[in-house]
Amino acid sequence: MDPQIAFIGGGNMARSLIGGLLAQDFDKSAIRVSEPYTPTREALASELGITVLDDNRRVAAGSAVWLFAVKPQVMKTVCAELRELAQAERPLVLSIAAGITATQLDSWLGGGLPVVRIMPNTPALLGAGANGLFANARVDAAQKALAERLFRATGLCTWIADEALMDTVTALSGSGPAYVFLLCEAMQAAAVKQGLPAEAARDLAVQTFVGAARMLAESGESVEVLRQRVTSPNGTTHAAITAFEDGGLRRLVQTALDAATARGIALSREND
Ligand SMILES: NC(=O)C1=CN([C@@H]2O[C@H](COP(=O)(O)OP(=O)(O)OC[C@H]3O[C@@H](n4cnc5c(N)ncnc54)[C@H](O)[C@@H]3O)[C@@H](O)[C@H]2O)C=CC1
Ligand SMILES: O=C(O)[C@@H]1CCC=N1
Repeated sequence: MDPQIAFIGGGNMARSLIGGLLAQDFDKSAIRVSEPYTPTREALASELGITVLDDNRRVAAGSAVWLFAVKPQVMKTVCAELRELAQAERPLVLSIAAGITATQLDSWLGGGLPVVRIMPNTPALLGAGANGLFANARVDAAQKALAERLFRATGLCTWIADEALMDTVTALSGSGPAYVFLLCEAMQAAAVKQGLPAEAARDLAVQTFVGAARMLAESGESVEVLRQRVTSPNGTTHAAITAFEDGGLRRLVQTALDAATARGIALSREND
């Protein structure tokens, strides 16, 4: 039998995670969601056929697993509302909020609880997600296995031993899809500027990302070797790669990931 899971917050990521669970034949009646925004609540209930209420306490009560999928900015208030119930029921606490630490969650919920912090990403919607997971010392082997089972329904799971690195995971794979979309956007725009029709630019750019990603995942070759194979001596790719390198792409990527990591740390401080 599947454990009862309470989703606190039914926004984009909760929807992707629930979609993944349902695709794996997880029992619908074991999932309940608390969501205050009426259109989101009604859409979730009608499209996924699950119970969605506007009451965090009612949804959480009696659930073995509480999965917090609200924004970091509201997490402390939401935890305060559930503190008494958390101490009475001692659920397994899961959170996908960027920046908010397991120690913060545990203390806001009254202390002494098993907490798993997970950083998913939006490809979870297609079962192609990447999840970094960190467990605090209260989480036992069975709870770890349960957390992993739930998130495996949405994609790959990697355990992170040092919680400080969860902000790096957020900067890499949590935010990462947006970097890929940005590069795709910029490549399309450049091709259109050279005269390619927008539809052809989109089709060719998108398939280039799909094909390249499949090669990364399936070829067994390193990313460097795959890049070198495209790059003929003194050819067109060499000209473009030289422009990227001379323009400081690697330095820029480091700066971008450093900024995302710093923002994760700041989210923790600002919302304490
Ligand atoms: N969007 C992304 O790519 C990723 C987001 N995350 C994290 O996931 C969390 C949720 O993000 P999204 O789903 O993108 O945001 P979202 O805004 O789509 O979802 C949050 C939901 O929480 C609901 N909510 C607001 N106040 C509430 C309350 N007091 N009680 C219960 N529910 C409440 C909102 O109505 C909304 O539907 C965030 O903490 C974010 O850091 C993590 C990884 C990736
Ligand atoms: O931008 C954010 O803060 C969230 C966390 C990772 C992806 N989206």
